[in-house]
Parts: sequence; C-alpha cells; structure tokens
Amino acid sequence: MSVKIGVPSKGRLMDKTFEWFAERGITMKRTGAEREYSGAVEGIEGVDLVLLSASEIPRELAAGRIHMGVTGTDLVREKLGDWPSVVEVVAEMGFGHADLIIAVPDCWVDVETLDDLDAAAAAFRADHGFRLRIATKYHRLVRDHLRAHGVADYQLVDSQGATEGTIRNLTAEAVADITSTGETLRANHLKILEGEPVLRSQATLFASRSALCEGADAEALTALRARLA
Ligand SMILES: Nc1ncnc2c1ncn2[C@@H]1O[C@H](COP(=O)(O)OP(=O)(O)OP(=O)(O)O)[C@@H](O)[C@H]1O
Ligand SMILES: O=P(O)(O)OC[C@H]1O[C@H](OP(=O)(O)OP(=O)(O)O)[C@H](O)[C@@H]1O
Repeated sequence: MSVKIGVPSKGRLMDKTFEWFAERGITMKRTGAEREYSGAVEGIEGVDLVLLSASEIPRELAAGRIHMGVTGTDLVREKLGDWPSVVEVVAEMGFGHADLIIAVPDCWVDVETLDDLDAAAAAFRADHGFRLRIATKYHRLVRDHLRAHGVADYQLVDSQGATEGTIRNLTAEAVADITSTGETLRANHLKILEGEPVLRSQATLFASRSALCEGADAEALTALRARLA
C-alpha cells in the first residue's frame, strides 16, 4: 500500500504545507477541477496525497487511514485522548502559529487573571442562579486547563465558529478560542486573561502509530522519512 499523507484541503495551511514539502524536494498539488478534492505528489515514489479538513486529520491518523498528516497541535491534543500514544511528532513546521486563550469582555475591569475569573464565576452564579458560560470548541483542553488552575464554577457551551460573537449574542460570558493577530478579539471588545495561554499551537507533521499503518510500503516510508529528516 502507498504511503498516504493527509493535508488540509484549502487555505493558508494547505499553501504553506505545499511550500514546506517543496523545500524538501516533494511537490504536492491539487489536481482536477477547481472544487475537486484530488491531489498528486511528485518527486518521490509511492506517496499519495489525501486532502482533508484539518479538524478531521487527527481522527484519520488515529484510525490509521492516513499514515502521516499535517494539522495544528491544538486539534490533535483536543481530539485525541493520550495523543502521544496515538501519533508521533515528525516535525513542527514553523507556521500556523496560534494561541488557545481565554478572553472576557474589556469592560470586566476586575477580571485580569484566572483567579479573578474564578471569583467572578462564583459571584456570577450567586447573582444569576446559573454558572458562567465559556464558549469554545476546545472542550478537553479548556476543561483540563481550568481544573489545573482551580477554576470550577463555570460551564462550557459549544461553539464551532464565530466564537467571539457569542458574548454579544448573550449565549456566553467568556470565550476560549484560538488567536493569532488578536484582531477578532479586539473587534469584539474582548481581552485575554493574563498568564500562559491554554496552549501554543502550530502546524505539525504527525505520523500515525496505528497498527493499520503496518501495511504501508516500507521502502516509500523510509525514503520519505529520510527526505523529511
Ligand atoms: N487565525 C488563525 N491563525 C492561525 N492559525 C489558525 C487560525 N485559526 C485557526 N488556526 C489553525 O488552523 C487549524 C485549522 O483550523 P480550522 O478550525 O480552520 O480547521 P477546520 O475546522 O478543519 O476548517 P474547515 O472545517 O473549514 O475545513 C487549527 O490547527 C488552528 O489552530
Ligand atoms: O487572532 P485573529 O487573527 O483575529 O484570528 C482568530 C480567529 O481566527 C479563527 O477563526 P476563523 O477565521 O477560522 O473562523 P471561525 O470563527 O469560523 O472558526 C479563530 O477561531 C478566531 O476567531
């Protein structure tokens, strides 16, 4: 079986991934019609390109349906429990940098840190009779981070996009989301809590540890690993 590499199917992550492989003598390109998700690999034998949503790449690696895959560290850590036993980090690729942060409205002048958030959450519950809501799609990472910092009196509400808008829409009081330039937070009058982010993420090339991968062409895999080393 050829070696299958999963790559994000569109946008900057795809373009930068293609550039990264090109710098190592491997040409990846989309083929077919403009909207057709088919691709090809040149410059190395026995390697196939699989174009996928970045958020589905962790699951495909875990299942062993792809042997290698490029996606953000954030998505692998969020979607795979005990991720080091499921995938191996082959290379951090030096692009797609983003921080997973927790943010609250600018106007919450008494809330600058996680300790402040904890106090505000207790007061919020006493005032409103329900727990302060934090909108996010990163449930596992945010829950672990808040537990590690002793924040308990909150609830997560799911938001799969436009998360910074949930406060304006009155469906959450705080958000936990990825930021890179900070523009979306500023535009929505939100400020990041002080301290380390929940996670610093970047685009990373992962290899699957799944037994299903054992069928991959060993020669092609060795040649590919050597090229990427
Ligand atoms: N503003 C940003 N700057 C840098 N990296 C970002 C930014 N937003 C998201 N990312 C990163 O890009 C990766 C893909 O995120 P995204 O949520 O867009 O993927 P997706 O849900 O698979 O997209 P789609 O389903 O639309 O194909 C994640 O690892 C994330 O950290
Ligand atoms: O710090 P910034 O540079 O402003 O980037 C941050 C934004 O980028 C991502 O959203 P995306 O554009 O992927 O849309 P989404 O909200 O639908 O996920 C992320 O969820 C933030 O909303």
